[in-house]
Amino acid sequence: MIDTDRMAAVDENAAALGVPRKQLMESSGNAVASAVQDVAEPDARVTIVAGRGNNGGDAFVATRFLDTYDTRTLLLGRAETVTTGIARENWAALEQAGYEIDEVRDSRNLDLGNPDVVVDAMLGTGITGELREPEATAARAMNDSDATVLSVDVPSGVDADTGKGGAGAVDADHVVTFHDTKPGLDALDADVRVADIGIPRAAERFVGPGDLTVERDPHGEKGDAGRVFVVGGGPYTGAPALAGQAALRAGADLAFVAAPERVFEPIASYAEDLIVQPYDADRLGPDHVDGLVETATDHDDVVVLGPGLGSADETHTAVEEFLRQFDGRVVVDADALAVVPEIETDATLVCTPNRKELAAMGGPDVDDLSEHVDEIEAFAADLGHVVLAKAKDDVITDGERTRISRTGTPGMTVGGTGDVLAGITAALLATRNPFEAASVAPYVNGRAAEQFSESGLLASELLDGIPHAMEADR
Ligand SMILES: NC(=O)C1=CN([C@@H]2O[C@H](COP(=O)(O)OP(=O)(O)OC[C@H]3O[C@@H](n4cnc5c(N)ncnc54)[C@H](O)[C@@H]3O)[C@@H](O)[C@H]2O)[C@H](O)CC1
Ligand SMILES: [K+]
Repeated sequence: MIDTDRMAAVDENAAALGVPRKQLMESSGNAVASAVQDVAEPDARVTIVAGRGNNGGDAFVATRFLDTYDTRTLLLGRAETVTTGIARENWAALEQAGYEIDEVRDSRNLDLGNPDVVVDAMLGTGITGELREPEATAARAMNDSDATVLSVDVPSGVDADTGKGGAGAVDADHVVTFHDTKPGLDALDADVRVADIGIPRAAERFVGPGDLTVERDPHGEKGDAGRVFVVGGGPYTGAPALAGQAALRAGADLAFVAAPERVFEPIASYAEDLIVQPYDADRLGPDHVDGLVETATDHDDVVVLGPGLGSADETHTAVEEFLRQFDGRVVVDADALAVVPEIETDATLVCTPNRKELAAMGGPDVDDLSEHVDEIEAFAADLGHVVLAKAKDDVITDGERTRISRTGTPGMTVGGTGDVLAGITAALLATRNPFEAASVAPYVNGRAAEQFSESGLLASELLDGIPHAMEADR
């Protein structure tokens, strides 16, 4: 099962791996033709009704594979209004090769003929709202005809994610969908087949540019992109400052750092963009927890728990207490990680251990994490939280799904890059689900590093690289 956002991401990842969409369209069209061949007698009349997007493009390709039938292909609209280059190219190929094709410029002139099979390639995943004209008239004609109706990807008018369709949606007998089935096809009273269109497994497995493109709400009010609240510092000062700044660079609206009074000055002096809130102590202890939980809860903050906290007993106890009380979203890093296997929490956690921390938590103790994904996945399933295990190839898993992020440079072994990652993860967690946030963050962090020379990389340099690294088509 795959939803349309993820499908679009995987499609873009495939293109980045060298398998562009036009190639996938060739496979889709071929699969459509095979599905037609399965339901059509050798002398059947086939009418293909194509829309102006890539759903129509799939059908233009299919036309070339249906030479032996009595096939007509109708385009709803003028060829100049076809919305994508690849669909237009496939239409032009039909024109040049002399296929029987027609542009339907006015829905009143639509005539399906008397076909045995109608291919519905009007609209796929690009639909918004109810069918408009001329598609609405064409859908009515298909539903009224005696022909077998075969829909491409999804019956036109039906939302592939929800299965909802307006009254005028196409009532398909058969659906041929691509790569994986879609949530909205489940409840349909149609025969659904899934066609493999040659998307490499790597396009799903490895985080790629397509994963960056999940849209942030463009109308978001200040605050919608999230407040990140870093609970860190004590023995160390740089770590929480890096995490907070990274969160800002990755799109958080505000970043707060709660830190012991003793280290307030240095942390506040690192960056004027950070808001630092001191508590009266040398290090985090149980007394501070109620106040921190209250702040984070009141503001629906995404918390980063761990950077620079140190491993004092009272701090360990405070982290336990924090996770017991808090029920929001938390990125758990560094010394705070050791607490996670010991406690029950209602919070949503993304845990970001390096190799050593993973082993200390009870996960596999291995050098190359990407060779041990099954063990890490099983560990995450046991833990009940998303794990982002950091290494040359980062492994991200929620216990059921696993992805690998391969970006980065050898220079990233320098101190502080993990703190930057924790901040990026928190910012992304404000607008994405935990598994997506944990998958995209190391990809961005690694891409940020790739903009600098490997030798002598500083974690603070990564901060400057983050915004550019988050652009899909840089
Ligand atoms: N990896 C993949 O996802 C692949 C998908 N393929 C096929 O491509 C379509 C999706 O194509 P897209 O161009 O994004 O959208 P559509 O063809 O569905 O439609 C866009 C088109 O429709 C107009 N429109 C939108 N809503 C309405 C409406 N309610 N009424 C009328 N017209 C509407 C809009 O303006 C656009 O012009 C996918 O389903 C697959 O079939 C690839 O071929 C293979 C890879
Ligand atoms: K369709």
